[in-house]
Amino acid sequence: MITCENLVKIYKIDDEHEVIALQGLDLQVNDGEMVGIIGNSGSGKSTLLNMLGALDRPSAGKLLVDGKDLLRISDKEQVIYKRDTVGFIWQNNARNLIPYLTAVENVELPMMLKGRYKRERAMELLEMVGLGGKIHSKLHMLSGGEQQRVAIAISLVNSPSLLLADEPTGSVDTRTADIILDVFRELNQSLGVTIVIVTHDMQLSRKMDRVVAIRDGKTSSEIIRRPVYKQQEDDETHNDSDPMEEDTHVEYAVLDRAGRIQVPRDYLDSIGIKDSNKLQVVLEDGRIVLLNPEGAKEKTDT
Ligand SMILES: Nc1ncnc2c1ncn2[C@@H]1O[C@H](COP(=O)(O)OP(=O)(O)OP(=O)(O)O)[C@@H](O)[C@H]1O
Repeated sequence: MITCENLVKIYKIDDEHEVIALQGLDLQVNDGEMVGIIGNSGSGKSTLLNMLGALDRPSAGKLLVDGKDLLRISDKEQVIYKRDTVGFIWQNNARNLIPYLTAVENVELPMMLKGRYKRERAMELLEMVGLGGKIHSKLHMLSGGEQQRVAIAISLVNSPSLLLADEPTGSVDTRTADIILDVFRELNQSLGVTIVIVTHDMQLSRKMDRVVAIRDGKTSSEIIRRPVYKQQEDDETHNDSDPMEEDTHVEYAVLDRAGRIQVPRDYLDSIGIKDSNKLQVVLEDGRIVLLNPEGAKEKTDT
């Protein structure tokens, strides 16, 4: 579904300043996958989502989504892509909804604007997100989580093959966040829609099969759920503890096409690499070992 290779996005601030938000990012997402994107503030998560949604154009690299080349696509094709291929969910989606209309009227509104209005379809979408019992409730009577589910129903109006969600649980409590993630998971399984969710909340990664971590505009690691825990998740027998403590997922460093990896800062700190930019790389019994050249030198001297 998504192939990003060496993707670069540079924002020009003025004649002298620019920000490199994506610095050669690689990412592969298969059809029907539900993938989380995590990373610190400023790491490039939203920029990546904007590129995937064709809200902005990448500066260089390769970006294919659903067979479309988003670097070369014409303006007209871009409009069609945004309308038919992707659905968006933002953190504060409810702000774009109309409080004095009912849930179903809110879903009908974008359909009317597109001239494809059908009440049954709006009701069906609300049922899909678990709001079948509240279709005639006025929006302002619904909780934040329920309003977010109306927004998810709206994102499905054009039957997109890709859903992009930027911090969709950012303004709700943990329990509601869990329910919203379950809605995404159900849509992913029942419709086969590919979902990419940006979050800074590691807890939510428990709900994903794969989480990609971005650091400084590059993919740094991937966290993949162990198959045994996937079964538990499906059986809903999981609890709410920290996914990493529970050891439900394994973290892999990502190797780019030039053989580069990002070594976590705390690993470097633990072997005393501070301001130095050098590591000794040793092949030892089929393992690649990274050593502090200072420590390694002392070892060989003694
Ligand atoms: N339109 C823009 N113009 C200039 N710089 C931008 C623009 N959008 C993002 N940036 C810069 O690009 C970098 C990546 O920003 P981005 O919003 O993608 O990060 P993020 O990981 O989503 O952060 P957060 O979690 O805080 O939302 C940051 O340094 C940011 O300041």
